[in-house]
Amino acid sequence: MQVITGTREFQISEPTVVTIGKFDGRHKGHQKLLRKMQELKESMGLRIAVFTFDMAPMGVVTGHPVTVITTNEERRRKLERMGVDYLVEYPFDREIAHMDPETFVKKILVSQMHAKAITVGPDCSFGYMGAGNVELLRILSDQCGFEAVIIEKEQDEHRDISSTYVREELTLGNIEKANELLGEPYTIGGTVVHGNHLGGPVLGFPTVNLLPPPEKHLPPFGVYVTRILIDEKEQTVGSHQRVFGGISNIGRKPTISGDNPVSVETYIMGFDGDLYGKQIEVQFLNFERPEMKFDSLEALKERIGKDRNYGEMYFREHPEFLREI
Ligand SMILES: Cc1cc2nc3c(=O)[nH]c(=O)nc-3n(C[C@H](O)[C@H](O)[C@H](O)COP(=O)(O)O)c2cc1C
Ligand SMILES: Nc1ncnc2c1ncn2[C@@H]1O[C@H](COP(=O)(O)OP(=O)(O)OP(=O)(O)O)[C@@H](O)[C@H]1O
Repeated sequence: MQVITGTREFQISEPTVVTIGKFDGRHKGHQKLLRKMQELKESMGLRIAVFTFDMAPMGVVTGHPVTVITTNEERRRKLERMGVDYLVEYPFDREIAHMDPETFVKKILVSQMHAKAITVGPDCSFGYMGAGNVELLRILSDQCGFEAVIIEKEQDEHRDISSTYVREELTLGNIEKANELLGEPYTIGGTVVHGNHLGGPVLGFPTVNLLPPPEKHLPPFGVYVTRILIDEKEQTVGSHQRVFGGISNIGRKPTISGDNPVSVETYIMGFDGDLYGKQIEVQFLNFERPEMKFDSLEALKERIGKDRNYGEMYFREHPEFLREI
């Protein structure tokens, strides 16, 4: 996948099927849309191109903080895995926010992205004040020589699946529901960093620490059963991911004094090795309990022992989560 980022000046030379949107989380609705694009890729001989905005600066421009299910980097990985050939992360600024919808389609989608088909959901909006809609796309499709392909929205219990819906369920702590809407587990990925080095030596539970970026939309602080994917580069057969069961705490570790940053601390079951500086993904499967302030490290240690038992029981009941993927 070619990522075109941080620039307005680009040109895709191959003819494409294009879609537009935020694709935060790459939920089941997005997956349906991307599958349709794969069909069009094959039947019309096109490449798949996604137009989206660089998410991080959106909060700066709109003036209120925006949290996301997937960071730019996580979204890239997920779109690449679904066969996207070109990903345009267009800089979000006043100029693009004020562009009229017709100019947006003609200049960016048709000229720069070489769109021969444009695939969107029926509520898609684009251009200044979101004034562009599927009606305009249909009109422009004749003038500009592209096919407008509108797909029905994927629903869950009579509600359209959307990133907003997923974020709501995450905020409520309904991790299983969020995962159902996402079509895969909610994930926090990142590079393993050093913590206070209390986990192994003092508590008897070595942990790996991730620091989610401030824009990452988090479920409530607490302890979750997780599945950990560890990138393994193999010299001859490319890279693959090892799968482990785990038990993770999201929060600020109130038992440990000091102004601790929000972290994701994971005890990986059956893993013994050094992961500092390595890329891992922590996938959230089940909520166990809220994060608590304990009177002593001894009490915390005892509780983490119970958390581990809870995790082990969960994986005995759901062995499918430990299969290699
Ligand atoms: C399964 C699990 C549950 C945890 N629960 C809590 C908790 O309820 N309260 C808390 O203050 N810290 C909790 N922690 C975080 C520990 O305080 C932290 O892992 C420990 O201090 C080691 O941190 P370090 O890696 O920075 O040394 C939990 C950690 C794990 C792995
Ligand atoms: N449930 C769905 N089924 C099919 N297509 C969808 C679905 N949800 C969104 N899409 C389409 O995917 C594209 C990207 O949508 P986008 O990510 O911008 O919005 P969203 O998922 O509806 O989230 P939000 O809550 O932010 O509006 C759009 O064309 C949209 O119509």
